[in-house]
Amino acid sequence: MVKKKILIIDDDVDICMLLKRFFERNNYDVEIAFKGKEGIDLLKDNKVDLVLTDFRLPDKNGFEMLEAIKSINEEIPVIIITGYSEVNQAIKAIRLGAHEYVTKPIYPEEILLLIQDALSDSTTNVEFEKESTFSEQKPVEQENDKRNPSQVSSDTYIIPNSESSKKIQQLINLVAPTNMTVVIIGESGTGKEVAARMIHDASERKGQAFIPVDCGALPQELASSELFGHVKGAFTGATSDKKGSFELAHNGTLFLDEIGNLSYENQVKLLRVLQERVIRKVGSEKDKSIDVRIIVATNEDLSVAMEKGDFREDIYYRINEFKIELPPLRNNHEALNDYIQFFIDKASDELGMKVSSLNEEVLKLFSLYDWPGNLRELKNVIKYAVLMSEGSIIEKQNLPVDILKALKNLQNKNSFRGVKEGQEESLLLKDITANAEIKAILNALEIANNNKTQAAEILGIDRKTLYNKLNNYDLLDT
Ligand SMILES: Nc1ncnc2c1ncn2[C@@H]1O[C@H](COP(=O)(O)OP(=O)(O)OP(=O)(O)O)[C@@H](O)[C@H]1O
Repeated sequence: MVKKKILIIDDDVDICMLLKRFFERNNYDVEIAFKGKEGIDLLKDNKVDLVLTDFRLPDKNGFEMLEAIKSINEEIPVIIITGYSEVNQAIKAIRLGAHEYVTKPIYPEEILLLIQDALSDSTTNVEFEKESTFSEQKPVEQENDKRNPSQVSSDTYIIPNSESSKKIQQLINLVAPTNMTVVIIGESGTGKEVAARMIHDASERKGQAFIPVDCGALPQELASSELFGHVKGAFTGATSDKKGSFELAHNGTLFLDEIGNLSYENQVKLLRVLQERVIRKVGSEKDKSIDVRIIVATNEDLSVAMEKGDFREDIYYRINEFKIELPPLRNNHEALNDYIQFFIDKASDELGMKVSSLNEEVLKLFSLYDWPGNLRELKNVIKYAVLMSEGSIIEKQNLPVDILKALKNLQNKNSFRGVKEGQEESLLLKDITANAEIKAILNALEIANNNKTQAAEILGIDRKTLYNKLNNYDLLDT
């Protein structure tokens, strides 16, 4: 199959090389140019399928580039890379025909998704999950994609060799053969959906449909139809009968994620399914019997939602048949190594690389970090690091910048704590001296209410020296 060709135009050599390597690993051919004119010349002489250009080039700006590119080939999709301060101009560029824009710092996977979208290309095999903090609500079409009866093989998850993981597995095995409704509680990314699939796979319903529904992403006006289906003519646009998620899950398992987001109206309908095991499609007069195992997930305390009146009491008690609580990764350190190894092997396999482990330094950083995005974050960070690694071992410089930043802040905090609590471990004179200095600086800053001039006075040094020391000890952010 002929590979699609991407032309990258950016005067930043690192960005060009990083993206080139990344796109080539994802089955694209790549040309690079460091100047606008060079890019235009390449475009004239080569068949290019997509242009990725920096907005601010040494010799041309984004508008001039767009005009020149479009005059050579009107159809070619152009993605603009821009800094935050230039977003307004990037939006204007879209009005002038650019396909999309991305803001720096760049995330290769984000650009890859845009490129795939622009080229409607499904040949690439790298799929990064977006962190929930960045993800937008999924449109219904995507939900529909998920509604295929799905199976997961055991190579998509592991059961780590930790006490809490083993306990959870016991609960899963215990409840799986029953028809009980299960409530899975855990922060985002802790593996609630995976746990629900494990229950399904260990039940007699294995082989039947497993239908996940993200209640938080269901648009209010379409939620009933998505969940319960509709009959032709039920509302404008209902041109044919449609099965809802409950019906699709018949004989199988329905996984209602973020159930706390279900509207009051749909909570009432859900109650009917739970009590009578029947559904009624939107616009229909008839009930239909349904046999589904329901598993729900939430990352909020439903009893609080119930007390506030946001969640119906009768449903709360009805679904609260069996509860499984998944710990956040930061509280499940015992399992960290197993997850790390699993994700490295998986990413290495998917990306066709030979990365086998990470070095001691990275392992230590990983155990310090608190993983707010839990397993999803760990998986994505490892996938990124595997992709960026040069050899078989992941090193610190292979980690995403934002993680390194967060780790740096964390280390600073820890080093304060260590110093404050007098836990200097090193016996090296230079470390002891440095710690003493840090301690004195921190004390002075505390007394001076973080006023640097006053702190410098207390310490008997000038302000510039204080700044130098803060900089040397990575304390400037604090
Ligand atoms: N036991 C496991 N082994 C391997 N990977 C796992 C495991 N559990 C979860 N994961 C991975 O972690 C990521 C998050 O899992 P999942 O979607 O199940 O979390 P969630 O709690 O349902 O997330 P959200 O709250 O955002 O819906 C997924 O990529 C999943 O494949």
